[in-house]
Amino acid sequence: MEKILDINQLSKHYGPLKAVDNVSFKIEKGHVYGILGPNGSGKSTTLGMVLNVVNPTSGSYSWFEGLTSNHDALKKIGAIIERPNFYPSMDAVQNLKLVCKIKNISTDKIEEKLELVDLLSRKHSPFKTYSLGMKQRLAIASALLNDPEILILDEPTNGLDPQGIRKIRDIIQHIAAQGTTILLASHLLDEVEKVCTHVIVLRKGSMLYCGPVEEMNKNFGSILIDAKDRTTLAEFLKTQTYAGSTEDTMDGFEVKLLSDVDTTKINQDAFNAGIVLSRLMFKKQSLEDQFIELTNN
Ligand SMILES: Nc1ncnc2c1ncn2[C@@H]1O[C@H](COP(=O)(O)OP(=O)(O)OP(=O)(O)O)[C@@H](O)[C@H]1O
Repeated sequence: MEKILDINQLSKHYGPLKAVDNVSFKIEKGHVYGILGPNGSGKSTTLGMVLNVVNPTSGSYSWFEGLTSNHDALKKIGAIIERPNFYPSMDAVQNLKLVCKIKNISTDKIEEKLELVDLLSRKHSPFKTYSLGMKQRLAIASALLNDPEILILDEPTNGLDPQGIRKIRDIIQHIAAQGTTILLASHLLDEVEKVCTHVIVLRKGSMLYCGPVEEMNKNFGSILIDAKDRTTLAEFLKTQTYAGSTEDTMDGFEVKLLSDVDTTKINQDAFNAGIVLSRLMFKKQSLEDQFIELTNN
């Protein structure tokens, strides 16, 4: 698989504050990556470093398997890391023409990109008349003008209403479906879950998880199990290979599962061991629970 970005033990420290600490991950072509973390976890700083606007304290990164210098690589990247900023009295086409001039690229793709972000019908309206969502969509069109290999977005739906959020998400998915690799930073689990194929979870600058979104969700869940005689039940659970860490709660033992289980079989096995269960409930841990668990521990 073609590598787009390789980040190796990258750190950014501001005095004693470790904004990003020893983060390593790879971005491969054709996937949608989310850097997920609460506010202040180091998402923007990570993007800033790979976009050459923040100097790393240590570590390294290389774009496109090191075949191009980091400076030249920037020409193959489309990035939106600030609030969209265009000339207020100029319309979309005029603004994008100016972007093409500054970047020294052809104006051929302006109409196509405006259509992609659903702004064709408003292409002659001045930028100052645009809603926040339209401004963000124009920024996406602008970042795509040179057909970049990768599109980088920092909190793309921040401040938008639900409709605006939906529209941006649809556009991101559409761009990804056309083969463009995407890296987005977000503090919204729901956004990453809906849009991304891979996720990098950051907390206080450290990386907690990196891998496919569905594997983050790969968790066998837990069971809540109870019986009148809790001592015998505890002994029974110790002999069961599916039983992981066990928490003694008011409602019974909450047992993390280490493998898939069949609750009917648990009930039968407990009965055979002389235990009559008063409660047996299977609980699947949601991605949200796992994210909170990951970022809280
Ligand atoms: N120039 C700076 N000087 C000092 N500290 C900084 C600087 N830039 C960022 N930080 C700190 O580094 C940490 C990480 O910030 P960063 O903006 O990367 O987080 P983030 O995950 O993008 O959060 P948010 O979503 O709130 O922007 C924060 O504690 C922030 O205050």
